Amino acid sequence: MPAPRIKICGVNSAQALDAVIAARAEYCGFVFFERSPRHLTLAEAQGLGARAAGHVTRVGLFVDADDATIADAVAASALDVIQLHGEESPERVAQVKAQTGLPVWKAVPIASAADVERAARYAGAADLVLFDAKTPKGTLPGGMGLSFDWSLLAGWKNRAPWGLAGGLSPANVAEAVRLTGAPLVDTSSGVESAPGVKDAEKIAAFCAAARGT
Ligand SMILES: O=C(O)c1ccccc1N[C@@H]1O[C@H](COP(=O)(O)O)[C@@H](O)[C@H]1O
Repeated sequence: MPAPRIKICGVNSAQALDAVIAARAEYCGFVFFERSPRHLTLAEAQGLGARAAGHVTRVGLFVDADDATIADAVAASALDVIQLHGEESPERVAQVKAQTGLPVWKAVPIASAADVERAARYAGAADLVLFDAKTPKGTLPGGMGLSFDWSLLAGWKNRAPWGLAGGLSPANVAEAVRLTGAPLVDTSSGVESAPGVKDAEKIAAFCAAARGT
C-alpha cells in the first residue's frame, strides 16, 4: 500500500509551519473560520502563505463562507486548494471551484453508513471528499479530535478521490491507514499540546507513523 499524503491542519505560527515542512507533510491547512482557535487573520495568512511557498501545498479551510471571504483569503495567502467544511451543497462546491479556479475538497460528516452514501453526491463536484466525524450540534464542525467508525468507509468503494480526517493522532494513524487504505490523512488537534497550539514533535511523529517509517 503506498504511503498516504499527509495534511496538517490549523497551522497558525511560523514554528508550526516549519515543523510541517521539516516533517515533509504534503499539505498545510490554514483555517479561515472565526470560531476556531486556529483562525488566521488575513495578515497572518499572508505571512504564512509566503513562508510556505515552494515547500508545502497550502489548503484554506472555510465553513459556509461567502465569496468575498474566500477571495480575500486566496489573495492573501496564495492558497493552492480550498477545503469546504460546512454544509455547502454540491452546487456551491462547483461554484467555488469555478470562481477560484482551484481544486476544492469537501468535508463530509460521518456517523452512519447512510452518511457515507450521501457523500456520493459530491463525486464529480469536489476534487476530493474528506470523511470526518460528525460533531455535536452547537460545536465546531471539525477540529474536535473526534473519530468515527472507520469500517463504514468500506461502503465508499473509491467512488471519488478521498481522504480521512477526525481524531487522527500519532497513536492511531498507522492503524487508520492499515484498516481503511486512506490515500490522504488529515489531522489538527491530534498534533497539538492545547487547542490551537501545534506541537512540532507530534507533527513529526504523526508523519512518521502515517508513512510507517
Ligand atoms: O481545525 C479547526 O479548527 C476546524 C474548524 C472548523 C472546521 C474544521 C476544522 N478542522 C478540520 O477538522 C478535521 C478534523 O480535525 P481533528 O483532527 O479531529 O482535530 C480536519 O480536517 C481539520 O482540518
